[in-house]
Amino acid sequence: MVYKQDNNGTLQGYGQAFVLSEEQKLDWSDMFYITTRPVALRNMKFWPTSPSTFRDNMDRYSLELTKVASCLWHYIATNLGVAPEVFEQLFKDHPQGLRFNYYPPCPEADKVIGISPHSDGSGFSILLQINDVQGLQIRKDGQWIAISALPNALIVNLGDITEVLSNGIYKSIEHRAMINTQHPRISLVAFHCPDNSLMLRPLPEVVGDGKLNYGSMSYQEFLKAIFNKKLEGKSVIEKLKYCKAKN
Ligand SMILES: O=C(O)CCC(=O)C(=O)O
Ligand SMILES: [Fe+2]
Repeated sequence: MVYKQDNNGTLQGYGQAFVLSEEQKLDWSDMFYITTRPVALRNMKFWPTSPSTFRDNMDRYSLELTKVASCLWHYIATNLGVAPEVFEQLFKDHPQGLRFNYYPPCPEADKVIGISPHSDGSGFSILLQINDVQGLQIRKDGQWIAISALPNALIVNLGDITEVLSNGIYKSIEHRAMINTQHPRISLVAFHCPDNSLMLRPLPEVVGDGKLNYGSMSYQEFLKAIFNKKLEGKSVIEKLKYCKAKN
């Protein structure tokens, strides 16, 4: 297949992520992932030329999302009592990846899962449910709650990076996707990520004289920890929680 993933660790192209063994039960979904920003990091080899509108539309969608992201960072910073420039610097150039999820129907939908429970390793993710088929669930107080997407509305899932930077004031949301017995479902998720050089730790401006709730880890190490294991709830960020962290 022309656009299939290379085994070069970038996850771009068609395929499955988080597959670590032959025995592993796979999620009931296909994914297609491209890095969209910074523009210099795009690998056009993975950008389909058919339909002919694809590249242009994704370029425009990606740009519009950065405007939404800027507003959201501004509100989050203000809420945390941090100067917006701090977040602008951490998320400069708006690193962004787009993942298209395709969930085929399954007659035995209760025996499979579309995406295993996880939290996103992003600052936040902006999700568009493309067709009108419900599937996303979030975990709140230990219960799974189905999220119904409003027509044409974007859903924002807070990611692990924001949880750590905010010292736990914001919590990343654990979520999963379920399968429909008859209808396929398609979602498009934009991961808004920090600059690659980030040292992930609670912002001093947020912690002040208070208690530090998370240890520190380079963002690169954090990504390795995520991609070197199966999706499993919030297990990666749990290890960073200060009471369990080694540093
Ligand atoms: O399809 C969905 O609703 C969820 C997708 C998701 O969680 C992801 O791509 O990280
Ligand atoms: Fe997700």
